[in-house]
Amino acid sequence: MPDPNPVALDFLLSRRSRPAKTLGRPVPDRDQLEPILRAALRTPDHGKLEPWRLVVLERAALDRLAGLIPACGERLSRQPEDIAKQTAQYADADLAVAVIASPVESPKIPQVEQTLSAGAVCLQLLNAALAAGWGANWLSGWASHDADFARQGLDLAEGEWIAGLIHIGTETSAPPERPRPDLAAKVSWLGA
Ligand SMILES: Cc1cc2nc3c(=O)[nH]c(=O)nc-3n(C[C@H](O)[C@H](O)[C@H](O)COP(=O)(O)O)c2cc1C
Repeated sequence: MPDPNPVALDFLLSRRSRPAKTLGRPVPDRDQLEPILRAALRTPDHGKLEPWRLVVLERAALDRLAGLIPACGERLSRQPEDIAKQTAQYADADLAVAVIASPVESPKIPQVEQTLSAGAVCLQLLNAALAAGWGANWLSGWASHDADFARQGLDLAEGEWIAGLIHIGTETSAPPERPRPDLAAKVSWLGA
């Protein structure tokens, strides 16, 4: 017999992100963040390789990263308004957790499965933060995909990359719900 958890199911059926630019203070302190981080790491991981890790970005670190964006943007020939927008993602944030994909050499587990597991950590972290009552948003941005920015800013090792930045804080205004996928259009049933 199934053993339902209607509260958890209802959460999953109604969960939604809160745009990072609407998040403010307070942000979770270390004690409040710990169960959220613990939940994030409790993620499916084929082969128990743990091909990911988390870096908590506090205010001063976010400022330091914001300071790296202009040079990164110029190197990548980004437009000034694009650079300003990307800088603000870091400069205006109070707390974000970087999910770092740390691929492991494995004869058995393909890299794509390790990548999927890193994405699962991002969603688990996002959902845990939302379930704990915080506003949260999964962001990337062009800087996060730049290997030099990631190495310089977060001291990533060779082969590591930023899978996502989960911004966490207090919701200051409720965003409108966005349209959700049509079940009938997205699901097919194979009976045989
Ligand atoms: C891998 C990934 C990267 C994303 N990066 C950005 C981003 O850089 N900027 C942005 O506005 N939204 C970005 N989004 C979308 C936001 O997370 C968006 O708020 C989210 O899709 C809303 O979904 P939800 O309400 O179901 O949580 C990204 C989503 C994913 C999955």
